[in-house]
Amino acid sequence: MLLVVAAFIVAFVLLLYMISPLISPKPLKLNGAHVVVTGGSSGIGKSIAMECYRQGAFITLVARDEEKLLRAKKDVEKFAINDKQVVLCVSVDVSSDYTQVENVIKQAQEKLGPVDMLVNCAGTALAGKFEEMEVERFKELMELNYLGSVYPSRAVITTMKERRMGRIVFVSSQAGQIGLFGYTAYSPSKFALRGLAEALQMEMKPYNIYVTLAFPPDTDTPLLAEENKSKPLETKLISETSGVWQPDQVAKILVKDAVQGNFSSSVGPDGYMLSALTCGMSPVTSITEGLQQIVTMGLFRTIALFYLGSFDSIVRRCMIQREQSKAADKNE
Ligand SMILES: NC(=O)C1=CN([C@@H]2O[C@H](COP(=O)(O)OP(=O)(O)OC[C@H]3O[C@@H](n4cnc5c(N)ncnc54)[C@H](OP(=O)(O)O)[C@@H]3O)[C@@H](O)[C@H]2O)C=CC1
Ligand SMILES: CCCCCCCCCCCCCCCC(=O)[C@@H](N)CO
Repeated sequence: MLLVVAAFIVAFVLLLYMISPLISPKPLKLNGAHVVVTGGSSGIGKSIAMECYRQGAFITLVARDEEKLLRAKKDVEKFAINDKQVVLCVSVDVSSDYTQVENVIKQAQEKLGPVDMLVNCAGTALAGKFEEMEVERFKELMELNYLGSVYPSRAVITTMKERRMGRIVFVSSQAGQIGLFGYTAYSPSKFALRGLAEALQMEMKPYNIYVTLAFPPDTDTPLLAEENKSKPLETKLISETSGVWQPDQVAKILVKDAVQGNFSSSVGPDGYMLSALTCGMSPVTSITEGLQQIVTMGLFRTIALFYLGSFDSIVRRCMIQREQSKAADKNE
């Protein structure tokens, strides 16, 4: 008898342990909320600002170029749903000096109230072969993509903790889930965000602050156009696997996930598989998500082996082609 009771207690405690991380957070109300978007003057960031504005938020756009900021402000304002809404522009480099970042966030909070949601979207990409990439670039990408997300987050977190509410979004990339040919400098700067997001989420959960880590695929923005000018053929062919998406599609999904407090945010079927496969020890935010990961992991790993095989064969084919054209050039 005693044994049965003990077994029940143990089973109950185990169940509690399994269920407790699965309790979904309460959604954030965007109507009237203050959303800060770094990198909000272009591409994905601008679409995120538009999407939040469309849902009634007050927006602070953060980027360096003031003219671009003003143009983006006009574009965002088209999506107003009431006449109280405001778009504020702040020009600052998010990656160079923490005190500067802290000051502009303070100013934004004085004007539009405490930050309810911070979206760290300022970032850049560079593709190229490891040995051809200037060593300085490794540092630059780490500074902008990683430290440029640490600084704004650090500047908003104290107030969020005091208010016991908030959302912090990090915009990583599918190239932050898998290391790809041509992204030896870029991928690590996006992988770093995952470590930050996981550690920060564990610290912030008791304060009702939820972290979202977004993994967009190739998205049709000025950055992608710029990157494509010098992208190795291998990188282009491999990235094509998950297609090119529109910034407003990516923004809609990201904002929905952030509002719900989901830890991971992915786009498209490849994005979904990649996130389930690489979930590791990252937090779960719903029972369905946890169950899906458990059930699909083996299957997705099997599919992944085929993908990896095809990526290897792309790399091999490109190498052979290059050598052949080099040999042909010599013979001429
Ligand atoms: N496009 C894509 O295919 C994908 C993009 N991503 C990621 O999404 C994010 C946005 O990309 P995307 O919209 O394409 O890029 P864009 O180049 O279109 O926009 C980048 C934004 O960041 C701002 N920014 C750049 N550097 C700084 C800085 N030092 N300080 C403050 N703001 C800065 C830019 O303004 P300004 O230059 O005036 O400062 C601009 O507003 C990046 O982090 C990127 O890595 C992820 C996956 C795919
Ligand atoms: C079950 C396993 C499924 C595996 C699917 C694998 C798909 C890999 C595609 C990688 C695409 C990388 C896009 C990078 C975008 C980016 O960050 C830059 N464009 C920034 O400008």
